[in-house]
Amino acid sequence: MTETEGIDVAFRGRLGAFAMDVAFSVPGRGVTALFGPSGCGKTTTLRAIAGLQRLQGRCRVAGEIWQDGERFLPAHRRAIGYVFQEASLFPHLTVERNLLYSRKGQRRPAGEGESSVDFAEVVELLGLSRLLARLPQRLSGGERQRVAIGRALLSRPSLVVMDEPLSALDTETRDEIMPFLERLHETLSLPILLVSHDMATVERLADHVVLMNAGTVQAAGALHAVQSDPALPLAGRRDAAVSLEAHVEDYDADYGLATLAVSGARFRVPTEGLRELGKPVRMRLAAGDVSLATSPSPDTTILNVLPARIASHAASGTHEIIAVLSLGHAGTGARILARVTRLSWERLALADGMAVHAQVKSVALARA
Ligand SMILES: Nc1ncnc2c1ncn2[C@@H]1O[C@H](COP(=O)(O)OP(=O)(O)OP(=O)(O)O)[C@@H](O)[C@H]1O
Repeated sequence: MTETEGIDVAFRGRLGAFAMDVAFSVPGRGVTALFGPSGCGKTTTLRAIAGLQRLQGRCRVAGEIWQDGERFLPAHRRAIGYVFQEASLFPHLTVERNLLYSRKGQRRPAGEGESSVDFAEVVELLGLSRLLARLPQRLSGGERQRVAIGRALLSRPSLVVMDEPLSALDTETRDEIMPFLERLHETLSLPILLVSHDMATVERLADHVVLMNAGTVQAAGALHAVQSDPALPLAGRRDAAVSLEAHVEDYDADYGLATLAVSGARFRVPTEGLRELGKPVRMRLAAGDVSLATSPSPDTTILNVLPARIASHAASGTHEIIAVLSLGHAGTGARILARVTRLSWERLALADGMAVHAQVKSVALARA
C-alpha cells in the first residue's frame, strides 16, 4: 500500500427516485472537494465510499480495494476517518479519552502506512492541548469540531472524509477553524475528501475538485484547471475566480507591497504580513476584477498590468464574455479569467490567440 496511489470510485444505483452514476479518480494526497448544489449526491457518494451505502460499482483507496464486482468490505473494515457536520463526541469522556477512543478500534496496526499521525502531533496541529481534560459539554462548537477532526485523524485512516464540517458553525467560528484545516493540509500526506457547497471554502482548502450535479460528475481535476475551463459551470458563475499557487519573491517595506510570483507573471499585492521570502501563498483572482487592454496604459493606478494571451473565450449570458488568459508574453503561464462586456470585446476586436494586457484590479489572498 502506498500513499501515492489515488482514490478511484465509480458508483451507480438508485435511492428512491434519485439516480446516481458517479465516477472519478483523484490523487491520493491533498484535499479533494466534492462540490455541487444541494441534493446532487455528495453525501451519498461519501457514504458509498465509507461502505455505509451500498451501490453497485468500485472503490479503491490507497491501493486497497474496498469494493469491486466481487468484494464489498464492510464499513468497519475500511480505514476511513469520518467527520460529520455536527461533532458527535462521547459526552461522558474527556477530550483526551474521546481522541484516544478511536485508537481502540484501529483498523490498521500502529506504524503501518506512512500517513499515521501520533497523538502529540494531532493535539499540536489542532490546538487541543488546553482542552484535553474537558468534557464535550464545556467546549464551543468550533472546539468540538476540532476534537472530532482529531479523532478522525487518530483512527489511522487511509482517507479522511469531511461532510460539510463547517456548515453548522457561525462565520466567526468557521474563520477560527479554517487555519487548523489549512495546517492539516500542509502537514499531513493523508488524502481528505471534503463535501462543501460553499465556494469560498473550496477555494481556500481544496487542491482538486469533483463537480457534481444531479447524481453525476461534471468534471474532476485540479482546482485551478476546473475553475479556468469555460466549458464548465464554475467559470460562468457571477463569482467566478481562479486560485493560483504563488510564492513570495520580494517585499517592499516602504510601500507595504509583496511581490508574488506565479508561472508567467509577478503580482504586487498590498499586504503587511507577507515578508517571508519563498513562502507559498494562494491567490484568488476574481474574473470580475480583471479587464483587458490591447496596449499597456502607463497612466493607471492599477498595480498589476500583465502581458497575456487570450487562450479561449465563451459567452457568459447574453451580454458578457468570459475570456481565459494565459499569462506571459508567450502565453505559456498560469491561466486566469477575465469577464468583459460583449461591447468591449467587439470594440477592441478581441480574439483567441491575441496578445493583450490583463489589468488586475485586486488580488485576494485565499491562503497565506
Ligand atoms: N435513503 C434515501 N432514499 C431515497 N432518497 C434518498 C435517500 N438518501 C438520499 N436520497 C436522495 O438522494 C439525493 C442525493 O442526496 P445527498 O444527501 O447525497 O445530496 P447532497 O448533495 O449531499 O445534498 P446536501 O448538500 O443538501 O447535503 C437527494 O435527492 C436525496 O433526497
